[in-house]
Amino acid sequence: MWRRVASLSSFFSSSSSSFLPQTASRLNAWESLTTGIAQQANGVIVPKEKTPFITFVLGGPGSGKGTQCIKIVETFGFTHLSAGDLLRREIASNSADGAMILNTIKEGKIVPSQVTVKLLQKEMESSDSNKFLIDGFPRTEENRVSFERIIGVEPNVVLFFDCPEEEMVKRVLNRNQGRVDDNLETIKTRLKVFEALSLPVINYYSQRGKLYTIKAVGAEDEIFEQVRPIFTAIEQAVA
Ligand SMILES: Nc1ncnc2c1ncn2[C@@H]1O[C@H](COP(=O)(O)OP(=O)(O)OP(=O)(O)O)[C@@H](O)[C@H]1O
Ligand SMILES: O=c1ccn([C@@H]2O[C@H](COP(=O)(O)O)[C@@H](O)[C@H]2O)c(=O)[nH]1
Ligand SMILES: [Mg+2]
Repeated sequence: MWRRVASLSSFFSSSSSSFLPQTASRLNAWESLTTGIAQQANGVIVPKEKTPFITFVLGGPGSGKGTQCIKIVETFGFTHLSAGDLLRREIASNSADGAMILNTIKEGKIVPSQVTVKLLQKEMESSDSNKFLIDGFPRTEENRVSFERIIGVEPNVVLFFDCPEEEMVKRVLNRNQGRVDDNLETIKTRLKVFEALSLPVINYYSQRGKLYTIKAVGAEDEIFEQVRPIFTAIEQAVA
C-alpha cells in the first residue's frame, strides 16, 4: 500500500559537495517511504507490518561514516548495518564466500552485489528495528539496483560524508584496527573505485532529492552537529 507523507523540505537547506557537479537537493524522501519491504509467503507478497526507514551512509574510505553512525545510533536509536563489517564477519566465519570476499577487500574492489545484498537482507529481516543506517552501501550503481530489486525499497535519506582525499588517506593510515585494506596501495584503488563507481550513486540520489552532503572535516563532534538537524527533523516528522 502506498502512503504519502508531507515533504520535509522546509526543514532543510540545500547542501553542495566538492565532488558533485550539481547542488544537492532538499529532502523530499518521505515520498518514497511507502515502498516497504515485501516478503513472499506461499506465493503471495505480504508487506511487512511497518515500513522501514532507510538511510544510506556514503562517503570515501576514511571519511568518517562509521564514526558518525555510532553517534547517530547513540542519539537517535537507529540500527547500524555496516556492509563492510558484515563482509568482514563472513570472512571471520569461514563462510563459502569468505575467501573471495577477503581477496576482493584486499584489492580494494567491490564484492558482487548479490552477496552483500543477501547479508543486508538477512540482518534487516531478523531485526526488530524499523530504522536502519546502511553504512558503506551501495558502492556502485549495480549495488543500488540490486538492493532495490531484492529488498524492494529505496532509501528515504542518503548522507554523503564529503572529505578531501588527503584527509581520508591520513585517517585510514592512522586507523590502526588491523584492517587488510588500510595500506597505501589498497587505499589508492579504493579512492579510484570510489570516484569511478560510487560517485555516480551519490549523483543519482542527489538528482532524486534524497542527498544530504556533510562537510566531513573538523572535529567529530562538529561534524555531528551537521548531522543532528537532519535526524531531529525526521523524528519530528514521524512523531
Ligand atoms: N572528524 C575526524 N577527524 C579525525 N579523525 C577522524 C574523524 N572522524 C573519524 N576519524 C578517524 O578516522 C578513521 C576513519 O574513520 P571511520 O572508520 O569512521 O571512516 P569510514 O568512513 O567508516 O571508513 P571506511 O570506509 O574505510 O570504513 C578512524 O580511525 C576514526 O577514528
Ligand atoms: O557494499 C560493500 C561494502 C564494502 N565492500 C568491500 O569492503 C571494503 C571495506 O568496506 P568499508 O565500508 O570501508 O568497511 C571495501 O573497500 C570493499 O572492498 C564491498 O565490496 N561492498
Ligand atoms: Mg567504515
